[in-house]
Amino acid sequence: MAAGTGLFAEILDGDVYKYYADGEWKKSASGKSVAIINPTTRKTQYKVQACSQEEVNKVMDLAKSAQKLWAKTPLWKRAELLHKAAAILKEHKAPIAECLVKEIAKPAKDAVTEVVRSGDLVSYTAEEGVRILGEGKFLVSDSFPGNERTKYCLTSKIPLGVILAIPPFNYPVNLAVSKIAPALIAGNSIVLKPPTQGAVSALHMVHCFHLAGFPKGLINCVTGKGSEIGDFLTMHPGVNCISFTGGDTGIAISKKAGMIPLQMELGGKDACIVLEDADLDLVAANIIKGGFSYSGQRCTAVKVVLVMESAADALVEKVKAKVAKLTVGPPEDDCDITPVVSESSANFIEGLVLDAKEKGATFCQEYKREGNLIWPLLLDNVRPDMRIAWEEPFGPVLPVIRINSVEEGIHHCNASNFGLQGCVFTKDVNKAIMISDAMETGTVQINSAPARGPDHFPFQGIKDSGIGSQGITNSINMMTKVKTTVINLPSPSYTMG
Ligand SMILES: NC(=O)C1=CN([C@@H]2O[C@H](COP(=O)(O)OP(=O)(O)OC[C@H]3O[C@@H](n4cnc5c(N)ncnc54)[C@H](OP(=O)(O)O)[C@@H]3O)[C@@H](O)[C@H]2O)C=CC1
Ligand SMILES: O=C(O)[C@H](O)COP(=O)(O)O
Repeated sequence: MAAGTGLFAEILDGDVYKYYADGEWKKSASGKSVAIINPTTRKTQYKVQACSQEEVNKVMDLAKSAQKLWAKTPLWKRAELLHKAAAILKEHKAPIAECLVKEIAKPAKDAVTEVVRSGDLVSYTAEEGVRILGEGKFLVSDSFPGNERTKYCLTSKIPLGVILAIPPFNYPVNLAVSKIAPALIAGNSIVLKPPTQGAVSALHMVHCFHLAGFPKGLINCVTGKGSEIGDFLTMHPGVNCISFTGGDTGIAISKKAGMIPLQMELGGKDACIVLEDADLDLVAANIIKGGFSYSGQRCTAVKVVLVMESAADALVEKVKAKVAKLTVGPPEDDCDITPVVSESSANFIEGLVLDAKEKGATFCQEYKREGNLIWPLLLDNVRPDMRIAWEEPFGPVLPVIRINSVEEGIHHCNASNFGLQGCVFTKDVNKAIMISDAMETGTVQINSAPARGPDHFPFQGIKDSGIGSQGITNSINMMTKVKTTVINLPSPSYTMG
């Protein structure tokens, strides 16, 4: 079954995909649509509705009333529907993966993996939610000095209300369900604003939730350019929480949003610190996986290598040899390196490369670009005065900085405005733990490349990399607030007294 056909035919109207509200697929009254450019062909691949502000207002009202009913739905029923959606998602992985290939040039194999991983995330969330939301806390007053046991305190986790979920282009399905599933199991409703490039993948995913039979109005998906409809959404009074993943757009949103909980997973400049005793074959393999998977378009990609001078020549040679074996071409052929998501992204990456060239970096390969396709490039002898030492290319270009001490590596890592993940390679685990303690990042991987997965691990950025902690359990908890009920007794009650 291809995208927009069979079960998915109802989400398409002519050549424009509909938006989803009140349990139905709708055409926007705006009469406008947004073109989605295929990064490989650089031609329009799909079109989605440009929803109007009136339609957003309507969706917010629908989401609010649906949430009130959903909060009264037993946990086991919420979980049952999530398991159904997960199964449908995995059953239809092929058409959804096809959209990922066409919209964001994700290699075909990785596209299928993203959909299956998303189904697994939804199911795991259902199970985890039933457990952690099925228990609260019971406190007694006499544990605090001066009190008798005359007060029983019952605390529980209750939903926030309407969650506005805004995922980025690079995981438009996985980073959407990583917000949707925790929100739903916790009793919230969802308004999803998918990335423009990735929107059709997201709409197909939403249809799987629709087919699972969730109540009308509980899940809604409005499409349109973030630059046009984004502010109206994030500042909407009907929103009770924003869960955002993306670039520094998130910082701007955090300045505009009202008094509501924010979950922000933003950019990263994940540093890879390599000590002289590291297993260089292991390091080289992880630099390739970490630095060049999905053409470096991952927030957790290795974005700067900080290698001890004594090991640098040998490491660079090993990485060069592996770069030479990377396949470059269209996502349909499962190439390792595929076109980056847009011309503007490719131009940004090129700007960093030219800056590095002008300032004297060593080019381990010739710089080569054809349209949005940029060949993998390792830059050696990068110095801190070069932009690429600090900025996030979000592309297949990786800088190597040679260091003469561990402290120098840690300093560079901590001098970044980002603080998402980092990694350190050494055989000395005690030293690795000390370095991890010193690195100002949300996560440090020891002897492996940075990664968000597996999806139940806590995942958080600090500084300009984000607010709050995600990963299934933490995401569920972040989508709740505490409710306390205190029972006041006429006289102290010491059971078993
Ligand atoms: N920390 C993490 O887990 C991740 C971080 N990232 C970071 O995101 C960047 C690349 O992803 P990208 O999608 O381009 O990031 P963007 O920040 O450009 O977009 C992220 C989302 O925000 C939407 N958006 C854009 N403008 C607004 C606005 N004013 N109000 C509300 N929403 C808006 C976008 O919609 P539209 O597409 O219509 O513009 C998209 O859905 C990189 O910096 C990368 O590091 C990416 C993935 C994960
Ligand atoms: O934001 C991203 O790019 C993803 O969170 C990366 O996820 P991964 O490390 O599991 O690929």
